[in-house]
Amino acid sequence: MKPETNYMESVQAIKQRFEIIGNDPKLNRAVEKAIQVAPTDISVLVTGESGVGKESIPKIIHALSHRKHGKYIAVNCGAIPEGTIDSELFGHEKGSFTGATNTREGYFEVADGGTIFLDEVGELPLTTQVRLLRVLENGEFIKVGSSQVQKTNVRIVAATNVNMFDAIEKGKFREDLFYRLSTVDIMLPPLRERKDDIHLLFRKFASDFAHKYKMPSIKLDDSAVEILLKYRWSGNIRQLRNVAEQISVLETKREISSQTLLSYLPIENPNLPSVIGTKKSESDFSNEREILYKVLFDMKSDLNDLKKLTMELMQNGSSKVQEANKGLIQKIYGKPEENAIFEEEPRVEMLPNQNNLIQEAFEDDDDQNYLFAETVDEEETLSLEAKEIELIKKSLERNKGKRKAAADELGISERTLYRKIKQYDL
Ligand SMILES: Nc1ncnc2c1ncn2[C@@H]1O[C@H](COP(=O)(O)OP(=O)(O)OP(=O)(O)O)[C@@H](O)[C@H]1O
Repeated sequence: MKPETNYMESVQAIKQRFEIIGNDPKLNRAVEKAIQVAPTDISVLVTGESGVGKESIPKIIHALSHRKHGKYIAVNCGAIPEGTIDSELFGHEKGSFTGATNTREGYFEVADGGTIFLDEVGELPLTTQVRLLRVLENGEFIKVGSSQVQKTNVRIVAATNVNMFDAIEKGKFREDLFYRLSTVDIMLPPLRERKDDIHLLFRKFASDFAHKYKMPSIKLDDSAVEILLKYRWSGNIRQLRNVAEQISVLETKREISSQTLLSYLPIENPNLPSVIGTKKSESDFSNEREILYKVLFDMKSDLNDLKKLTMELMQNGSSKVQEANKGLIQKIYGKPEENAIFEEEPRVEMLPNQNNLIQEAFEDDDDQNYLFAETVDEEETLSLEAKEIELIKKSLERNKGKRKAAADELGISERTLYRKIKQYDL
């Protein structure tokens, strides 16, 4: 048997063992590299956008290494507050700061003989980077508040979804540490570059959720599959999984049309029709897709109108505003006799993932061009921010302050949630 056949066999077996779905050549290469470096103690840096599945790589490396009986600790560097990260990683002495009532072992002490996965390593403060460099160079560290040097034998696998060269350029990350961490670089491609895997992953998630929620599996019709493949998936596999779960739970019909799928995909480009308009002659969009974009644009503009109306209602009291906005109310809600305005939720309210409203985009036919939402007027940005803050607050409340659970519920990474908490001072 040829050696490459052997490799492919082990790649397939490892993917099965770690429940990694997909057959993209770049994904296979990443898994293959993980298998190759596992028996060594080489430091590995896993790179790729948020949600591409970076967490599987350090697990593979640990499980196939001589450290497999030692501890494996995954640390999300972006989710730990700057003030406590040194203590978490390296431990502290009793009385070294207010609240340090006992001596505590840090992860580097606990994981002696094992592997530490440093996720979002680019988020480490510079002072922590100095300590980490020392561990990498000679296995030495000092607890916070101590002067005693301790030794540890830990393999480090790090991951990042930020461009480390930018971080180095901006003085946020030490160049020497970067090179120590990235002896081998394992890159995971974004989902939109794994076209053949998108539907496969969706089907797997649909079947998992059907099993979990004890209902028949959802199935996309052809037009929905087309949308699935065209979408940009900025949140990658995490976002795809989230969408599959929401549709599985919320839709009563099991055959999913493109319209239904689209209602679960964040659309937030106020300029969408004009961009599409300019691309129309170059692209091979079918009539159906153009109609769908039109529907989406109409929904978006209805949403904007609704926001304005709601704002006025809140500011001026309802009867005056209803009178003054008869036309608009009719446009959004239909004729008065056809419905009861305030009895029914407007359809746009049902759009999921409103927290991601600004950044998502659809992929254009040209692989390199995506239709980004770059210009959003200030009023809209502010109201989106308010919505985002409200969603985050509610989710944190619901999950009793547990960030991981809240991040999962919101369909964002813990690190992103942590950033937003900091950004909005929540
Ligand atoms: N190939 C895959 N097959 C099945 N599920 C996958 C695959 N890749 C990722 N997932 C799932 O997608 C989700 C996100 O993966 P993961 O947390 O590893 O992403 P990440 O790249 O580490 O993201 P972040 O940078 O935000 O931490 C997880 O639920 C994971 O199980």
